[in-house]
Amino acid sequence: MEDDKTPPPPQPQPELAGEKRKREEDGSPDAATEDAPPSAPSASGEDEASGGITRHPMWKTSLCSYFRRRGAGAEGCSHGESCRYAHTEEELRPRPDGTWDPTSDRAKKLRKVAAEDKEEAEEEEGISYVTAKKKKGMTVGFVTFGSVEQLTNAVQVLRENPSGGKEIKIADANRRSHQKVHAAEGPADNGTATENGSNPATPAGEAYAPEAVASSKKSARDAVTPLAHMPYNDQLEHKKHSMAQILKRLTRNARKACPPAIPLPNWVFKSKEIGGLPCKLEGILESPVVNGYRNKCEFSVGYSLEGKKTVGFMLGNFREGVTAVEEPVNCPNVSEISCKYAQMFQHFLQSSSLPLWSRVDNCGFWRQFTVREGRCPAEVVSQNAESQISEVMLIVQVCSTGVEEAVMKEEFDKLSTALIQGAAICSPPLPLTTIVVQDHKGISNAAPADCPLTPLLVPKGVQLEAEDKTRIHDHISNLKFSISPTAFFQVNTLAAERLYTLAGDWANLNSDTLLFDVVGIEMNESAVSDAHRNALINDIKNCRFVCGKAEDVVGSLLTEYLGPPQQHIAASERNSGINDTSKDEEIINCSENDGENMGSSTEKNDNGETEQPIDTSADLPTCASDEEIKGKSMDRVNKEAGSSSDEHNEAAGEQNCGKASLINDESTDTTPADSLEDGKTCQDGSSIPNNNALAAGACQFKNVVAIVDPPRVGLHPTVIKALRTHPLIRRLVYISCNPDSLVANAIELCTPTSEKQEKNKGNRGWRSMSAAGLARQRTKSMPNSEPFIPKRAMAVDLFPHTSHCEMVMLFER
Ligand SMILES: C[S@@+](CC[C@H](N)C(=O)[O-])C[C@H]1O[C@@H](n2cnc3c(N)ncnc32)[C@H](O)[C@@H]1O
Repeated sequence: MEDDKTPPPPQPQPELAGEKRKREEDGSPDAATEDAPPSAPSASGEDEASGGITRHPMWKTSLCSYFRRRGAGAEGCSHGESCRYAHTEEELRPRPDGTWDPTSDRAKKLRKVAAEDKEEAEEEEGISYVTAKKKKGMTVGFVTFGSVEQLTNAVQVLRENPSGGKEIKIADANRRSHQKVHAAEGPADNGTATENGSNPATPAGEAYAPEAVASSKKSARDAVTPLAHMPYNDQLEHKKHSMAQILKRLTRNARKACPPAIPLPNWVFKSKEIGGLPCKLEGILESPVVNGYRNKCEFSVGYSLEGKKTVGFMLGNFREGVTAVEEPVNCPNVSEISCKYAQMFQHFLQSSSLPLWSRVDNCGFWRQFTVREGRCPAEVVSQNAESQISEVMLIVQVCSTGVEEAVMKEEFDKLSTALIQGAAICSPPLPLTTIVVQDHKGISNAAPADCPLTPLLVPKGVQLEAEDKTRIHDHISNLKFSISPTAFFQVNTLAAERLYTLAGDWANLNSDTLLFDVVGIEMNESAVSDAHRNALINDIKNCRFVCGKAEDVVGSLLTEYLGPPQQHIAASERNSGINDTSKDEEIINCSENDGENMGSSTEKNDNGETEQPIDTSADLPTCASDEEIKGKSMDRVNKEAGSSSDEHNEAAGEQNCGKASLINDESTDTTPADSLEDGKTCQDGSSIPNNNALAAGACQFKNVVAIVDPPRVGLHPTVIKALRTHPLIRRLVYISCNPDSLVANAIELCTPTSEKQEKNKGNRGWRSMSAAGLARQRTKSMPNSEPFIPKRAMAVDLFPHTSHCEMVMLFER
């Protein structure tokens, strides 16, 4: 693309001008007559040689700088009438080449006319646009179009008539970086079927994203399921290999972060025997169903490369400037049912009077279309997962700003008719349980959990409470789950069953343990209310759900159930013969031993690892950013001796109940943290004391197991610290949808700490640090506490055909 700005011609140089004036005043003809055009008219109509003086060819062809500065005249110019520069616009003469001083009104007017002519000419050629920008020296320019038509025409014309014979490459432009993309939805947390989860962007109204001309991916299939070209076994191998590579970072970083005076943990030494892994990676559990497995697809609404209103997946990342949306054709992770509903909605949009949402301009009406499916209990797992889909919830996200109530109602009526009829005429008819409208007026695509929801279609025949009108049901193992529109539910139900069974097994709910209580922490209110309902449906009575941010409540809950960490430290000190010394003194004692001999304040635990006294006095690491402070969901399982193996199953089931119902999109991190409220506490009266008594009696439980299943950002530093510094938590099962954050958290959990912590530096410089680097830094201020030991890891493929993978890891101490 050519630069459309004419570079300003060189301005008269004062020194040079002065010099020439001198020569003119000297009457030296040589210089003044050089290259004089034969017939250049004078501004005044005088002859060039009037008065016997030959004028300079540039005589009065530039405005005097005094005139330019003051605008009105050139009063300050000492040369007066004899000045070779024009003192008024009228006095100005054209240059020998016929052009005018570019700063003059005349030149400006001429430029304007030329631009209009150019625009007209381009329009005649078929190209019109709103703005065209190109930076000097860059081979790339940016063109903004006012409408879909303008864009498509321009592309066509440029392709058919290359500029000056040169082909112009047309590609997506990058958007402004501050325009936040729809929370890059981790596959586990959001259920979008896109790889990156970004959402559509189109200009206001019917206008079309100017940059949506090309994209990084060729098709929705490539964008959403980049591994689909590989046989499933190869995909599993590929994922297992990358999980192993990520796990090795834990060993490397723990080695690096281990304080020089402290011996490296055994597991770091032993890692050499297993290729640098921190523990055995036991394999990868495959998904029982490989195709059409997603029970939730968030379809983007936008324009295709051809400019058609489309419901499907974006071809790339909005941050990278890609906004084109393509139909979910051949995306093997999407069910036929979801595809059909997407098509129906797309068909409806073609004739809708309301515009698509533009993420560029943050306006428009139709924003997103989500299909959630519920399955009936499966006797046998069949590869035809579709046959088990018995309930469907459709969520239409809109932005009602500026749209009249009556217009909206009319559109919604038409839409529900289209969807109901569309479902009915399919063969076999598609299940359709509820249609919900979510009115989201915010800029970000991630709607907050409290966005108003209006049911358009409710299940027939039963008298339902308001909140029951917008639910579907699914099953994991022998448990039934009621799912509300915004609540998280693992998107691959059958693989989730394997995941949670594994987590339950690793929590070691064996014959000498009794699962007596499950506490679930979840910040999303509707997920907590689902959890209560699910406990009720499944007749589970020994669980408690706490609504709040884990980082805000985990400390007090641990104290409530287990007593404060200090109490146990003091007890272990008494047992090991330490007198009533202050923590500081202990630290000094330890440092006096200089790590060689930890003396009486340390002891070997069951695993032969050195236990160290805990100093909880250090400041908590502060949060690096909002991203950083997104916390986690935590289920705690306490155990005591004496259960049967049936109890294990029940225990695993209870975790599932707690976990799968304690669910929501991670984007809900704006929920007020102070909304801590205890859920219903159901105690099994005969064997379980009330909560207060539990706290008092907690010390008798030697093994306390924590199960964590955080969102993609991983655990909040406060939660990591609480888990690490409470000596009664002996086992930690970490379920992760993002192995990178798992490894970062594991560095903090497993790296030995020095007796004396560094003062927390508030994560200075965190922006430029890797997650592992930041974790290493945080270990320096971790209170002196017994580190966890990585024991086993297993990958679980919940997302066939994509590069995402879940991982379960067991830590003990
Ligand atoms: C990966 S999901 C796991 C949910 C549940 N364990 C399950 O399997 O269904 C992560 C959950 O953490 C919740 N969450 C995110 N940040 C949180 C925080 N700071 N405190 C408590 N819960 C949080 C989200 O709402 C989401 O439900």
